[in-house]
Amino acid sequence: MIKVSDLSIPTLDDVNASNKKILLRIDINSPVDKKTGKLLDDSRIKAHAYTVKNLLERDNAIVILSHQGRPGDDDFISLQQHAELLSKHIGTNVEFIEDIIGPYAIEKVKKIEKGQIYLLENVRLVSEELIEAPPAQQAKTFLVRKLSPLFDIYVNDAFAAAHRSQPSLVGFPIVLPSAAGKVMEKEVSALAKIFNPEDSPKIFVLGGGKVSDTLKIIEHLSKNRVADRILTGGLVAELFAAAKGINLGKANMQVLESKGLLSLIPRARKLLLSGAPIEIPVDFITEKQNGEISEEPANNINGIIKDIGSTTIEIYSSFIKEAKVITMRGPMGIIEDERFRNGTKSLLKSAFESPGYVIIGGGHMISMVEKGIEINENKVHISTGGGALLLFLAGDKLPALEALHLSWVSKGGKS
Ligand SMILES: Nc1ncnc2c1ncn2[C@@H]1O[C@H](COP(=O)(O)OP(=O)(O)O)[C@@H](O)[C@H]1O
Ligand SMILES: O=C(OP(=O)(O)O)[C@H](O)COP(=O)(O)O
Repeated sequence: MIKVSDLSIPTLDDVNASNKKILLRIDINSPVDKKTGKLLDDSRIKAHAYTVKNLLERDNAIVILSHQGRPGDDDFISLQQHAELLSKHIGTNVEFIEDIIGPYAIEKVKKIEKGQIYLLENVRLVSEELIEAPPAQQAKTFLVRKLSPLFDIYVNDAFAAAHRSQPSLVGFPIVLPSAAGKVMEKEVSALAKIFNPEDSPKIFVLGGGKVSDTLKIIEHLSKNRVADRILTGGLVAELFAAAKGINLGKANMQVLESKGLLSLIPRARKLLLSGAPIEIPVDFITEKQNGEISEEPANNINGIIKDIGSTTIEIYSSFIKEAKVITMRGPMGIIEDERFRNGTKSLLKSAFESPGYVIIGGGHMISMVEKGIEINENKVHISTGGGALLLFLAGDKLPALEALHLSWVSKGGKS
């Protein structure tokens, strides 16, 4: 059992997850090369392999659910590659089932035997999965009603998606005995322990492209007075620069407009005017139409912004070196292109060299932690979560954790 504020979260030992038919929700949503469609990183796949191996050792039959990307985005692809990588990291075959709630998947699941592992297709192909709603409502979806009768136990290991109140994350605990998987257990236990409200200054380095999510997170961090300073990068920085009235140039404003982000400017401006401790870059690395790459000051931008500049790196690094806790999520630049990784790499280096405790989160961000780099576990926590990590640290109750608590209490467990 894990206690998180007033929630009691059951673990595998609390539901006797042995010799059963297990439905396992993991989050192996990974960075994808936009040109080739190939996975760029398998950190999350490797992390969840540990939970699958643990369930295998308990003589279970395991059917895995996960998502990849969002419909309409370049990284919304099949989970076929993920099955191959899971097989590699687990050391046994994970059979990819190119179906989710159709007759083929149902028949295969009915026949599964202990020791066998299936990975169903990208769960976001089921339209219901894109709708967020309370657990009781999600329990009535086709996804939950079609799959739940086939299983004994539901295990939620998807910490990185725990902030989504979607059917595959909050619906099953209403109808099945449920528990947190090993990744979920480790993340929640570790973060609850290391994130001491007294530790200060706490610095958040927030970049990436999920601007709407990150704006909500910054509103929560600011309201709960969790962050002493918020250093922005990526598209998040561009939103706040525009909100501050900086002229980013027509091309960059068109980028923000094409992603539907201009409507967020008033909320960003309100945060700035409220005195939220938000820093924006003073210079950027840009690329012009003719392919010329240059470093430009924020008040004289001519190219398309691709990364943060050297003066910003210097200033941000000085703040990082003074911090007691540094939390980093979302890259500073378009890291799929190796020419625009310097900002992210430089700030990661500053964080690892600083005396503070470092928490790294987000699928793209953890892919930037150099493979083989010596991580001092006493001062670095590599989280599988990004948005989920930040909302948890901001003091939010994550819907997936609340659903597990509900499942435990409703089946007579002591809260
Ligand atoms: N200046 C920028 N302009 C456009 N996209 C950016 C920029 N900086 C970063 N990105 C994009 O942000 C994406 C990662 O964002 P996000 O998913 O929020 O990070 P994480 O997976 O670490 O949580 C990457 O695909 C990257 O190309
Ligand atoms: O990658 C994820 O979040 P992250 O980008 O905050 O790390 C999770 O898989 C959630 O994905 P979503 O933000 O498309 O729901």
